[in-house]
Amino acid sequence: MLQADGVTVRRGGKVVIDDVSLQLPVGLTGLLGPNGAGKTTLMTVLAGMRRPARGSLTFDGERLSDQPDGGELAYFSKVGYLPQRFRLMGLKSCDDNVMYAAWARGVPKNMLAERTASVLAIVDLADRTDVRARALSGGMRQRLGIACALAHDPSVLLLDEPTVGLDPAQRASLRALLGELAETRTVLLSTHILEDLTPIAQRLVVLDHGKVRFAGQTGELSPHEEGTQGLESAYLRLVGG
Ligand SMILES: Nc1ncnc2c1ncn2[C@@H]1O[C@H](COP(=O)(O)OP(=O)(O)OP(=O)(O)O)[C@@H](O)[C@H]1O
Repeated sequence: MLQADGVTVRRGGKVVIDDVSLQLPVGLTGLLGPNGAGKTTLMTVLAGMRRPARGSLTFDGERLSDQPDGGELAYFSKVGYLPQRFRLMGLKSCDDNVMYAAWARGVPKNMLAERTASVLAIVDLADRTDVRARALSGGMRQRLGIACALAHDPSVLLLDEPTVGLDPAQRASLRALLGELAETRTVLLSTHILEDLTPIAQRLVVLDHGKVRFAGQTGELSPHEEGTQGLESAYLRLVGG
């Protein structure tokens, strides 16, 4: 379980995350909010990459800020983060990209090859190990990005708009993969595409102007209307759309 308590972040002199408290248990949570709501900023805090001005993160009962070094280094071995715009080593193979990501997150040398093979199998790229990253299609590139974020077998996986630019079949296959990954992990998926969430997200967080407007079970947001349309009207009512 990942927990944020009273997290506040300022950017450019402005409060962009305002006293956010959240609990993210194992399972898939969707993160929704209008442009500029603070989703990416919140993700970078949850990824241990940005220290909040106020508030704290607690992972499995341990508060990061209680650790002498701020706790981020130990936490990096538990969290995987795929930013909205991520860079791969285009001239390197899929294998090399994942192996490097695993090494950077502390996987021991003698386990790198095994871990890389198993992660490429999870994202269905086992037959592309020697292909250069720049030769992949958009959907495969997203899957390789997820493989890199998963390389060290993290308990928390944070994905910032991973379905942007994918065709419907690729989005469906990515949804299925994320649903499976969330069976044993905390997965937080930021998206503007509600239909990416309705089939797989057990929980939703709606952020607006840096504040949490809703956090709870998906069905609680639109108890009287089912499916993506019900969710969309409930979401728009909440954020004033
Ligand atoms: N480098 C920066 N300096 C100052 N303010 C910034 C910076 N980057 C983002 N912001 C501001 O922080 C707020 C939150 O931005 P953030 O990118 O986290 O929102 P978001 O919900 O991820 O948006 P989107 O859906 O458009 O990706 C916005 O008001 C934005 O203008």
